[in-house]
Amino acid sequence: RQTGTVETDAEKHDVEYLTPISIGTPPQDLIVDFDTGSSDLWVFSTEMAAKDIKGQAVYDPNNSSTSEKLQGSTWQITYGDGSSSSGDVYLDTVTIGNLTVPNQAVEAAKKVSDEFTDDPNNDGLLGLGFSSINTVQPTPQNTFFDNVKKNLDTPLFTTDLKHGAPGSYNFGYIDPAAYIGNISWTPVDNSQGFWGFTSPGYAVGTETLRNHSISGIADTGTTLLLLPKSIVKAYYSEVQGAQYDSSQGGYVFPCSPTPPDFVFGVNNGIVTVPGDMVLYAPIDSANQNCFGGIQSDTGIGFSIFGDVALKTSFVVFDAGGLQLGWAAK
Ligand SMILES: CC[C@H](C)[C@H](NC(=O)C[C@H](O)[C@H](CC1CCCCC1)NC(=O)CCNC(=O)[C@H](Cc1ccccc1)NC(=O)N1CCC(N)CC1)C(=O)NCc1cnc(C)nc1N
Repeated sequence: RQTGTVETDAEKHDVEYLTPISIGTPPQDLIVDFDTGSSDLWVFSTEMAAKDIKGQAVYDPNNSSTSEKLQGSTWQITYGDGSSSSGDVYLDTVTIGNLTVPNQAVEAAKKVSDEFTDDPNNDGLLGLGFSSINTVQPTPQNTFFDNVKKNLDTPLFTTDLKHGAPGSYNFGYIDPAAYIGNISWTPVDNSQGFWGFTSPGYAVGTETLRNHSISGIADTGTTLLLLPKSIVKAYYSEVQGAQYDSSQGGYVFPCSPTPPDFVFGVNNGIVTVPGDMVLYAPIDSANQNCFGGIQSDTGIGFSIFGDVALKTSFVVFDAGGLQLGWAAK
C-alpha cells in the first residue's frame, strides 16, 4: 500500500497551479496542470508542429523504451474557456512524486489551440475527474488516479492550494497537519464525470447563512469561483463601487478597501473565502481597480468552485466514499 505527495506551484495571480510529473524510460520531466474538472492526461509532444510549441517541454514517445502506441486511438478535448487540443495515445510509465503507474494512457498532442501555445509554463493537463468523461476514442482510458488508487492506502487525494505559494496534492492519505478543526463532508454527484456537490447556502460578510442551494463542481482547473448570477449580484451589492464591466467580462471594483468575505455552506459546516481572496487581480497598472474572484456561472449549467474557493481550504476528494471533505487551514 502506498501514499504520495507532490508540490504544486501557483502561477502569477494563482491563475493555475503547475505540478511536475515524469513520463517514460528514461523519465521525461514535464510540468502540467492538475485538473479535477477534466479526465484526460495529455501533454505537448514531438508530434506537434514546431510553430505550436513556445517554450513548453514535450513528450517524445520514440525516446522512451516503455512507450507503446495505442493503435487506432485518438482524443480531442475542448474546455470551458474555449481552448482545445487533440492527438493520439501511448501507454507509458507515469510517475508523480513516489507513485508510479506502469501503463498509463498518455495522450500525445498533435494540435493545441493558441491558449496553450501562449502559456509557456504549462506542458499539458493531468485530469483528476472521473474516467467516464475521458475523451479517448474508440475506448476511453483511465485517469492516473483511477489507475493508482488500488495501490493507495485509501482511494482518495487531497488538495492544499495556496495563495501565491506552493501547495500540494497528496494521494492515499489525509495529512492531519494540513488542516485545522473538523472536515465537513458532503456527498459527490459524479453523474457528469465531475466532483459535483450541492452547497446549502451562502452569506456575505458576517451575516447569517441564507438558504439557497448551490449545485456545482470542485474544479482545480478553473481559476475563479463561478456562482449563480443572483448570488453574485447580492455579493457585489455590498462592495463599494463594484460594477459589471463588459470590457473586462466581469465585475470589477476598487482594490481598496478589502471587500467582504464570502461564505458558502458544506453540509452543516461553512467555508469562508476571505475578502482579500475575492480581489482576484488588478486590472490597471495603478492597481486602482480589481477584477473580482467571484463571477457569474451563466451559461455553464452549474457553479464552479474553482481555485479562489479551493485555496481557502484543505479539500479531500474521496472516490471510496464518493464524498468531498472541506476543512479550514
Ligand atoms: C471533457 C471536457 C472537460 C470536462 C472540460 N472541462 C473544463 O472545461 C473544466 C476544466 O477545469 C478547464 C481546465 C482549464 C482549461 C484551459 C487550461 C487550464 C485548465 N477549466 C476551464 O476551462 C474553466 C475556464 N477557464 C479558466 O478558468 C481559465 C483557466 C486557465 C488558467 C491558466 C491559463 C489558461 C486558462 N482561467 C480564466 O478563465 N481566468 C484566469 C485569467 C483571468 N484574467 C480570468 C479568469 C469541459 O467541461 N468541456 C466541455 C466544454 C466545451 N466547450 C465549452 C465552451 N465549454 C465546455 N464546458
